[in-house]
Amino acid sequence: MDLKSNHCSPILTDPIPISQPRLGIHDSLLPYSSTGVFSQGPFLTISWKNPGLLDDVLSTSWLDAMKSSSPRNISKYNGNDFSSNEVDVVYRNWMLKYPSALTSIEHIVNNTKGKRLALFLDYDGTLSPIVDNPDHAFMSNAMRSAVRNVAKYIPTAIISGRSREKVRKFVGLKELYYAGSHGMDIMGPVQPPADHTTEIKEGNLYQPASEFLPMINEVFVSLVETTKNIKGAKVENNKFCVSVHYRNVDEKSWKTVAEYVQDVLKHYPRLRLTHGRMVLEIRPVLEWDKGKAVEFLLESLGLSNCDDVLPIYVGDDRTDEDAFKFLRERNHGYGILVTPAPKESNAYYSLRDPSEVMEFINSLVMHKKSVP
Ligand SMILES: O=P(O)(O)OC[C@H]1O[C@H](O[C@H]2O[C@H](CO)[C@@H](O)[C@H](O)[C@H]2O)[C@H](O)[C@@H](O)[C@@H]1O
Repeated sequence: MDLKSNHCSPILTDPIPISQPRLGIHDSLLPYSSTGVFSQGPFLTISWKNPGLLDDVLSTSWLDAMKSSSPRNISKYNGNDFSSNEVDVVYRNWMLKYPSALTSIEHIVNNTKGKRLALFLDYDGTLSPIVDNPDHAFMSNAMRSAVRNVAKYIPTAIISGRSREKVRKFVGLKELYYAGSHGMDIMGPVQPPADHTTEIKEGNLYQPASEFLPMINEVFVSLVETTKNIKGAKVENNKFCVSVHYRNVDEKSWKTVAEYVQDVLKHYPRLRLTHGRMVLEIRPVLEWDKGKAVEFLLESLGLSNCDDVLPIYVGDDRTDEDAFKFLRERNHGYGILVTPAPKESNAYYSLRDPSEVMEFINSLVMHKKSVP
């Protein structure tokens, strides 16, 4: 499988117009200038991220990006401010474009007729609620049992920004496939099991960014050191990427966090910066993301045929947009955005929060039970 030649565009687009100001960003923080391509493993050709494109953090003001990444800002949409009474109206209007996956369940399952489903789930903000301490982002037992149930009927994978080991520990289910580090660490199947009721044997490990491991570790150590005096800052080692959390940092010090990250990154032109929910994420400049991980897993599971497979991807964050985009560009399956606030997305449907995600998963199970 040569991902470059597939239907999925190799170019990561930036939702923020490039004409927006880039405040004081050192040139060396721009994506790596090599146009080189390297191959790894029997299937994949991976290219470096296109040097002409900018990451979201680099293409807008640091502080604006940091502020807008907060789900607390639910009163802002398309640059307008809304009172809390108006928020609900705005959300309901927004749902005309991104209907609820719950109220659309009939439509979704009708489209699955004669097709096999594949389910991809993000972790933080999708299966577990967003909490202040990333080490305490536990999913509920009810959610765990919903996910366990659905995996009996539908091949199910977790695709997370966290390290694969960590997210697997949080989820605690052997019946699933796991991709960590935004898809850069995938445990693919040895052979897809005949049914999905059995424990999945640890299969082929796919780590397209393995050569970056020492560099990521260096950056992790360096950022732990430089941010240690910023109250509330937390640096998380996600194996092939590093997360710098500022959720618990006083807003007055957000700029300092951004500057420290920028200072460290100046020394690593082969790393790039993206932005999650109150987190700055440092990762290799590879053209590899959650969309590519979905494609890889569909291929390894023997589910890449668009005619008889319907993938569903549920996620809440900007990094999940890569997966939504992959599905939309292939006109294949559905992206479902989890958000309590209106935002533009490549998803087709929406859900408000993890409790609605659980309801949706349970509805899929009910459907599978009634129509085997
Ligand atoms: O791809 P995901 O599974 O959604 O992981 C993305 C990041 O999630 C975690 O951070 C986010 O959730 C935390 C716990 O609720 C929250 O405190 C933080 O503000 C959020 O950004 C995780 O800690 C990161 O490493 C992941 O990259």
